[in-house]
Amino acid sequence: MVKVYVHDNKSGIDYRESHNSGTEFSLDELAKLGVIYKYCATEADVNEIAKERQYRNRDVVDIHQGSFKNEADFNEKLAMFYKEHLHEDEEIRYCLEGTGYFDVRDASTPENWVRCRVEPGDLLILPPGIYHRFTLTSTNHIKALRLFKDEPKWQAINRSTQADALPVRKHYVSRINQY
Ligand SMILES: CSCCC(=O)/C(O)=C/O
Ligand SMILES: [Fe+2]
Repeated sequence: MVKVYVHDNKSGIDYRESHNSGTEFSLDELAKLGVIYKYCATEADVNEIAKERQYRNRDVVDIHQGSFKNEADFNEKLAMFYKEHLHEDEEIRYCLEGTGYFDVRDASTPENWVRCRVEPGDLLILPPGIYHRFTLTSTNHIKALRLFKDEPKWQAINRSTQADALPVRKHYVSRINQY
């Protein structure tokens, strides 16, 4: 079951450590950021969500050091996922094996990250336009299903003033401010 809390914002410690500030964050608060959590005991539950939301495609990513040519490529991939970014599409991820951290920006205290630690059975839906990042935990392994409406693609837009001005970002911010 997912564990959600405010990140301690401490740099200088490996980002795969837990960084738990001790402040919990509820699933209702998470929903106010537009992030939906579901526990799916089986892939049949995931299939239901995919059907409801009209997702026709998926792939599996298995992220651990052995799935890369060398340590440098592994570290480069982790650094890429950990860069604060948004997507123009919704991001749906379902944890099959291992563990990972999805950090999302808290709209009311924008300097804060809300850390979601996922484990097998956890499914997260991140809305388009939310700033977020991803990392492994210190076990260094996750196998996850990624759902796509159409062809599998991963297009991240890193945080910048240009990204702030995108319609998808503005739409997200105005939606969140309505709560
Ligand atoms: C565990 S899925 C890999 C990370 C990813 O797809 C993503 O978009 C992170 O933000
Ligand atoms: Fe992402």
